[in-house]
Amino acid sequence: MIYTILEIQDMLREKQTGSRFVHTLGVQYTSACLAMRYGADVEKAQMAGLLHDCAKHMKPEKLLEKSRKHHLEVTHAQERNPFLLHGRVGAYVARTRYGVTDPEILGAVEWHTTGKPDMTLLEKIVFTADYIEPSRDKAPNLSRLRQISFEDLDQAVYEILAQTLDYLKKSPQDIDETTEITYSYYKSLLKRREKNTGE
Ligand SMILES: Nc1ncnc2c1ncn2[C@@H]1O[C@H](COP(=O)(O)OP(=O)(O)O)[C@@H](O)[C@H]1O
Repeated sequence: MIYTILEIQDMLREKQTGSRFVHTLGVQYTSACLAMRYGADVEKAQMAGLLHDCAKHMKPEKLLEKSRKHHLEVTHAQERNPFLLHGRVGAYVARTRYGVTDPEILGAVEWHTTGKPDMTLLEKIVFTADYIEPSRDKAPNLSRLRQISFEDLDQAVYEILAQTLDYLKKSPQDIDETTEITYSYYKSLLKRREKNTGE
């Protein structure tokens, strides 16, 4: 790692508005707590949580331009709704600007918005922390979801995906299908698990 967590915090403070920066720190610390609970690397979780929105301040045109320039994949949904690219461009910026080479951290930054099937532990941690961190207050059943996140991470991931898709129902044209695919994946995973353990 070229920079320490404190140094990256200072760099991001310059780029992000007050509430965005509070959210960033919330995701950093919540990722650390989940890492402690599930036995992931706490330092990596903090770094991934801290950097998850490092490209969020970029305008849609800039996200598209950077993606094209650096040959990052752009799906149809992302072309229609370039905000969805902030994870992928974020992973690129984390590598080139903030000197992160660890693929686990980069993956957690890349997939934090849509999730993806069969996420790594760190990816699930940042995906969940983004939704439950202390300054979030819009999602329904947040206190229950926060509790579940510390009891059963796959269940939490599934419920977050379900709530996100339900919220996006009103503007279906904006949905990135990766979230739908991920939702189906975790739904079957939980069903299989239930069958095997009789839970
Ligand atoms: N598959 C999707 N398609 C379109 N929008 C999505 C999708 N998944 C999440 N969103 C929207 O993205 C927003 C959250 O963005 P996210 O990257 O998770 O958080 P942040 O960048 O603020 O930390 C929410 O408004 C949510 O509705």
